[in-house]
Amino acid sequence: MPLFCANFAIRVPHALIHSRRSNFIPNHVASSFLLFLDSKKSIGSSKPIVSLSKFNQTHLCSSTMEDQNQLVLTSSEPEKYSKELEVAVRAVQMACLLCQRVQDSLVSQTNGQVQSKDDNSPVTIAGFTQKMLQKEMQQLQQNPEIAPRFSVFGMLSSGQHNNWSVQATVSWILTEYFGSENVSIIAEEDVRSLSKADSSGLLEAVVKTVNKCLSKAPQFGHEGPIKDLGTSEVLEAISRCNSTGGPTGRFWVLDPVDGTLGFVRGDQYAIALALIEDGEVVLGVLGCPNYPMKKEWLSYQNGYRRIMSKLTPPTSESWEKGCVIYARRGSGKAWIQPLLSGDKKFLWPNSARQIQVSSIDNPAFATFCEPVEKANSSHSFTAGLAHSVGLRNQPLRVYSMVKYAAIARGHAEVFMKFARAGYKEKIWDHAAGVVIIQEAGGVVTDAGGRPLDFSGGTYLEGLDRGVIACSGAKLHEKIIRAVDASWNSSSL
Ligand SMILES: Nc1ncnc2c1ncn2[C@@H]1O[C@H](COP(=O)(O)OS(=O)(=O)O)[C@@H](OP(=O)(O)O)[C@H]1O
Ligand SMILES: [Mg+2]
Repeated sequence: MPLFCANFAIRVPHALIHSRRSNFIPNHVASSFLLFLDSKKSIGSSKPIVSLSKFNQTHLCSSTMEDQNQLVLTSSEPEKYSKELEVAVRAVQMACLLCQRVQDSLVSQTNGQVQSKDDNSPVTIAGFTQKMLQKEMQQLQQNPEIAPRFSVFGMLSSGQHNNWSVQATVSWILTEYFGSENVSIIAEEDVRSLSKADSSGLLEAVVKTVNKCLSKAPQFGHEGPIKDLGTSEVLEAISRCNSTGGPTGRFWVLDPVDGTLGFVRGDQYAIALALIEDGEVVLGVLGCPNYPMKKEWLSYQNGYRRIMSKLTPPTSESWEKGCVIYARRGSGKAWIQPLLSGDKKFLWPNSARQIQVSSIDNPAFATFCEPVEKANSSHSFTAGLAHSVGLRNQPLRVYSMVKYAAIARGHAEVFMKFARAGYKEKIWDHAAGVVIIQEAGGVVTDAGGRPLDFSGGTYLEGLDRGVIACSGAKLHEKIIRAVDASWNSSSL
């Protein structure tokens, strides 16, 4: 008898499996009772492989017949949100693939050069600031057909095209799996400008990218659309992300590409998906397609990192670059898995291994992360804090929620962010990262030591001064005290 089901376990007849496959048993009923135990993997391990999803219906049948794996009916509930987590991870894996393709073509096309339309002088991508990007993105969103001032051989529209494509893909997958009546999503991208009649060129490109990505769905264990999605279906998938969040109910939070500047620069960015229930983040998934295989490379610029990775052959093909990190609230565990490579098939949990925050609690050996752009967080204030608590290492400046990933993986100990007065942090820029760090053993609060509040709609309402994430309570306490001591004399 499987170790997992100590109470009572009954072998499920093949007929039942076939009923589920033919949808005679409603998904939610079958999901509550069917546990598929891969006996080879689960015996001797405390974590049985629990596979409940529509993704695995085919796999479930074939494994049953070919491998004689044990299938059991059990009275115990499956772990809460395990189905949602699995679907979310698969969706983020697919989104990573999509982004990698777009970024690769973007980087090879631009070759690091941005052409300024004002005077035709070349601007390097590295010289293209967050402010310029936001201004140009805004213009592009308002009217995608007007060529932006900085023509980057499509750099900006590629960034925007990519954001919309990821949002459409993830929204389509979640809705397909859970049903539109059960899926509510709050996400960064607005569909209005894309649906304007005059943006048909961009819309066509988005539809093409989404279909290309969804055609790979079977590789990820999911049934893709029977035929390619049309423009109206893609627009619908994007516009469905119209939740406003709030204190009650369940909604997904999606940042299709966090760190768009990093993305267009060929550098770090993240795809962030979280599920919030009654104001609490219950699961988080972070796709980090460019997370380097060596942690030291996180601090290198992308061009250098690319050269290094070409010169250093990877030890394992599948762990070469990029990862998906995820956690479920209350599990006390956070996981990392490699991105799917080549034609491999995604089999949950895809070689996932557990990660933990760093055990370093002496500031002298700790590293702190912060935004690359000083417009996003005061570098001078954090430098003062670092000095006063004795953090001696150079700050690790990395785009996007990859900073949260770095703490959860134990590659850095502290993340500090102090935005200018008046800036309101958005929930999609933090939700997934917060739960992952907490489950990996870390602490995340505002600068007043209070938990971040995800119940107030789009923004982290009531955030006290800034965000502080640490690998442990000792470092956290020191930083909170240092903020209090220096806040009044700061210009923030
Ligand atoms: N203070 C402030 N002002 C304006 N915009 C801000 C600020 N802080 C964060 N952001 C938005 O958050 C995303 C990236 O932020 P990061 O904190 O990772 O900064 S950085 O990319 O490392 O510089 C990025 O959003 P997206 O890339 O659109 O997801 C930024 O637009
Ligand atoms: Mg963001």
